[in-house]
Amino acid sequence: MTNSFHIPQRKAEALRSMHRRALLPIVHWRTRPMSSRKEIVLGVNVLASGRHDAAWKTLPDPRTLSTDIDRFIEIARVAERGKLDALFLADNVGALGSAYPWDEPFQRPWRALDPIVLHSALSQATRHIGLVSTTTSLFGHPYTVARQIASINHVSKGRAAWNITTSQAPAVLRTFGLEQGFEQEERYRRASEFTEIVTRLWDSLPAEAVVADAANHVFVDRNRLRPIDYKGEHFSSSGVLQTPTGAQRPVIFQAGQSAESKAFGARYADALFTGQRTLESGRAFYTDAKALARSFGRDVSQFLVVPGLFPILGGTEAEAKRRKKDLDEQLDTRYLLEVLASQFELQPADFELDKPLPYDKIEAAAARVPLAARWHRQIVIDEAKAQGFTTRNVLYSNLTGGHRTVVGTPEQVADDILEWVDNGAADGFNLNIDVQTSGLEAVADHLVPELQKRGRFRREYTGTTLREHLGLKPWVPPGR
Ligand SMILES: Cc1cc2nc3c(=O)[nH]c(=O)nc-3n(C[C@H](O)[C@H](O)[C@H](O)COP(=O)(O)O)c2cc1C
Repeated sequence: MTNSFHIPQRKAEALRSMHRRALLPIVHWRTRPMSSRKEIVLGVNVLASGRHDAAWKTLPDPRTLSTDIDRFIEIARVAERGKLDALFLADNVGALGSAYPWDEPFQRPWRALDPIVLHSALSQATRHIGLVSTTTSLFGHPYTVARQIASINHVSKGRAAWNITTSQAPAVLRTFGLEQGFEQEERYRRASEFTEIVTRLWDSLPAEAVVADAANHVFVDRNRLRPIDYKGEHFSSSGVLQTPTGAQRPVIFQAGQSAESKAFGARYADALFTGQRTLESGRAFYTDAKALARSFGRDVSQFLVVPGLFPILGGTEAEAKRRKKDLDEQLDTRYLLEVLASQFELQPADFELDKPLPYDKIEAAAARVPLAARWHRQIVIDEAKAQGFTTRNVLYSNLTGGHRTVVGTPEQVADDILEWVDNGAADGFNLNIDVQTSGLEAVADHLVPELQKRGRFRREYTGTTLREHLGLKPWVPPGR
């Protein structure tokens, strides 16, 4: 395949050495007084090269990164050194069958490995950190997911979580042999049935049913099983999961943005992974999500909201800005414009780089934007308007790539994080790392200590399960 990102060898070398020289050492740390406020949640959204789309251009031998287990182990160990709550593996099913040339695998190391298989390996290379695996709740059969997640929960000794997604991008649908997706309400009804089956199956083989009673020749006591008998419109299942739940049920994350997604997550999830980019929208989402959880009779302290965040760190603000600029210079403006145009169902020619977004054309094309992509479209519009961005500003502010970017010193990024947490917009963040592993090292060795100094992040893991790291109460199975 022709690679529009080809960078001459000399430039690549120069970049690598820039990385070694200027990006890696982070200096000039300052201290701040400690606070006694509550501890926050910090996960890391794992991508082999890093979140910045040009990260791979600064790394040696990027071709094999997507499948390099040693690389993932290295990342996991740095994250654990930083005492982070969890490694988060997103997924992008069918991406190589996408018709869009700008889809992830065509422009950067992509999510090639199955999250559950990869986490199984990582569970043996780490001891504490949580392992969040993303799988769909729309396709396949819930029994398979229930078993896989319950299995990895055993293999990792209680560190597993299932991140529920409801993505139905065209490539995903084609992969699963479907011509078209589900309307929003039906989509979440389907996801609810899927989740009901998974969670009921998790409770179907309680630990106490495994009696191993040699005198009476009984291993599993049938009378203590809780077989399910679920008949839904989309999914059905009867019987018992062959994997016991063990001491603790896996944690449930859910990733989404819409009102339906929020209601679904407030019902089923322990934590929501979201993508708000302004404090105001973050607060609105947080308040709504917690109110919904309360309306389902839940204790909202047991229900977390964790937006994504993309910090770019430097020892000084100027250093952080330079780090971003050096990386941004390796991006392809044409490509970014194609991505942006596609998000609005427009053509690159509809945009002028140094003018505001073409809001009239964007509005006229609104109905053509697929349902599942509308939340992101709205985020781009809202932020571009609020910040007075030109098209070029939008392209280089990671708006096309998703999560909110903060560029600065650990102290500034810590301020930003705590501003959100203390203003009721987040319980913590899922961090996107610009370049692996230097960006994650900056988090572990400088951002985390800054948060620790303020009394807002653990100094050591105090529990062994992900549930404990997140401050979630032990799961009590029904009937106990
Ligand atoms: C923060 C965030 C992370 C997501 N991660 C994934 C992912 O890893 N894989 C996936 O297929 N979909 C992912 N999604 C897509 C959602 O599951 C869902 O399809 C999308 O948000 C559109 O649905 P909604 O409008 O109801 O929120 C993510 C969404 C959000 C907001």
